[in-house]
Amino acid sequence: MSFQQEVIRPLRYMQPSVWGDQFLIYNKKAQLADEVDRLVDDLKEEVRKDILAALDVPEEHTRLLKLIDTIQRLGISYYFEEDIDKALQHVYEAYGDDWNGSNPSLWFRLLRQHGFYISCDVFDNFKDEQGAFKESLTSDVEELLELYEATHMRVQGETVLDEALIFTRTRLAEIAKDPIRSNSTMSSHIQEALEQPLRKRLPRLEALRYIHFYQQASHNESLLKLAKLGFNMLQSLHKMELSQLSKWWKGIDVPNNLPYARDRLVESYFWALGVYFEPKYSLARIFLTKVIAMATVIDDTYDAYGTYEELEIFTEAVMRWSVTCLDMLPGYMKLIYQRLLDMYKEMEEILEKEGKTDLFNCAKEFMKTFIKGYMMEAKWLHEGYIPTTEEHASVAYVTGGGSILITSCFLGMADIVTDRSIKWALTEPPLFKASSKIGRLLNDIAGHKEEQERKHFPSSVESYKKQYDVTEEYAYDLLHKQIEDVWKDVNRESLLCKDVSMPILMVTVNLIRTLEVLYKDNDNFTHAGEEFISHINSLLIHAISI
Ligand SMILES: CC(C)=CCC/C(C)=C/CC/C(C)=C/COP(=O)(O)OP(=O)(O)O
Repeated sequence: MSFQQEVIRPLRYMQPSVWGDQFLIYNKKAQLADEVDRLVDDLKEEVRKDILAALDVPEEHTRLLKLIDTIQRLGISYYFEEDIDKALQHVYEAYGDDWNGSNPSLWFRLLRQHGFYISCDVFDNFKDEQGAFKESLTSDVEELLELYEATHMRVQGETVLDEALIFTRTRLAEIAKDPIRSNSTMSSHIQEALEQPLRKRLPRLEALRYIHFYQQASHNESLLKLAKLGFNMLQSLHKMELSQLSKWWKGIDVPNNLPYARDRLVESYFWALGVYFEPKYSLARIFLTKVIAMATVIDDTYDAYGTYEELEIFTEAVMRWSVTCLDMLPGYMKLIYQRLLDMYKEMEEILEKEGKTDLFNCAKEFMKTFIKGYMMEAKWLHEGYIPTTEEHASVAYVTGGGSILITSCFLGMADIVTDRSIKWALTEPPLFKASSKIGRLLNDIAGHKEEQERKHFPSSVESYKKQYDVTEEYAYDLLHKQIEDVWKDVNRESLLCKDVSMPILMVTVNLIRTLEVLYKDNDNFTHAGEEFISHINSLLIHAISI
């Protein structure tokens, strides 16, 4: 008598994509394109002349820094990369640590953002004889805000900046509530800064926000026009990429073929767009989106559908990475495995032509390690084993995804990724670990409640609560404090690491910023919240009115 045992799966209801098929078709509007290109070129020239003219006049250097900051915040620094590099190099060489212009907080932030490890001693001048921050600093709200933003470039041990953060945060919160000291535009500007400092904001979202703010303040008309035109031109490119990706994704048809899994292509594209939005990274965005969308399906296979035995087989097949393994897999896994192999094959062919097989192999190996991490989580869950916080971290920081994500970011970046950068990536440097840790902690804090409702590998919150016998609230505070500390390490690494260029370091910083946005208040990747939906609407649906 044949007897078939019923398979029990850890099923969960998965919300469908909130975006439907709306990004599938995109028809670029061809009219007026040449005229706009010409206008943009003229405006660029005008701004470039302004940067270069200010360079040779020391009295103009504070204004030059303000101009560079405005260009960056308006999201158009990619038009002036060389000019900005040249200008900041010039400022660094001319002043070293001894800036004598006004607005030292802006000078400090801009130079550190660009990798110049200047001293924070300048902020000692902000204190009185008793060692407290001078109350007179609060009389200029913009300078106080600048000081607040500067503190987020601090590294471990810079106590003056830790103190400055506490001081500015308190005083700014008071000012934002006081209608005599800040009008409604300034008040919301302050509140937004307090919610998310510039260091943690995504450049493309900051551009949208700042264009609006800048328009209401005294502004340079050419710069504003360039920012708006530039934003819309790039948005068309992004829509085209998302349309191409939607066609690829439709071929997998997650809702019908893998209904247990998250159908999150648009969210995955947002993730890639957060890492790099510039035109030259089009291919990189496409590769990265595919890796994230597929990794999500795989995550759900391990967390929410596969039986332990099936997962063992899938893990074995991934380690062997060969189409011959298809036969050993159950039906639904065949689709995932085949698509995973196809996707990597396609990337491999492109990278082979670029002479970057080492980079491809490195990214593939990190994908294998990532999946091995999922299997380890499944094993401990299956065996009912409760890992210590150290054991937990050893696996959870692998599935936190820093290494797989950062190396996947590099895949489509062509010559920006040099042989030296590949060697650097192979060492799994501190920045990889930092982003894994932030990813894991933010994800666990955001998803803790939901994951507790089903059988799931314990979150970092759970692990801390058990090991140290602390309340949930205490564990949250502790983990947030750890995230702040990792940010300091990220700042330090981006200043000290000279093995790779600034664009490569910025990939990591932007990746962590994206995590800060995706997991702000909630798991927006899985359940898009109101604010997140509005980000997608303004980044990928509505153009800015000129
Ligand atoms: C955790 C993290 C930021 C991962 C980075 C690596 C990466 C891009 C994975 C893609 C899939 C994804 C969003 C997993 C998080 O799932 P989940 O929210 O169910 O978390 P889990 O890892 O606890 O299952």
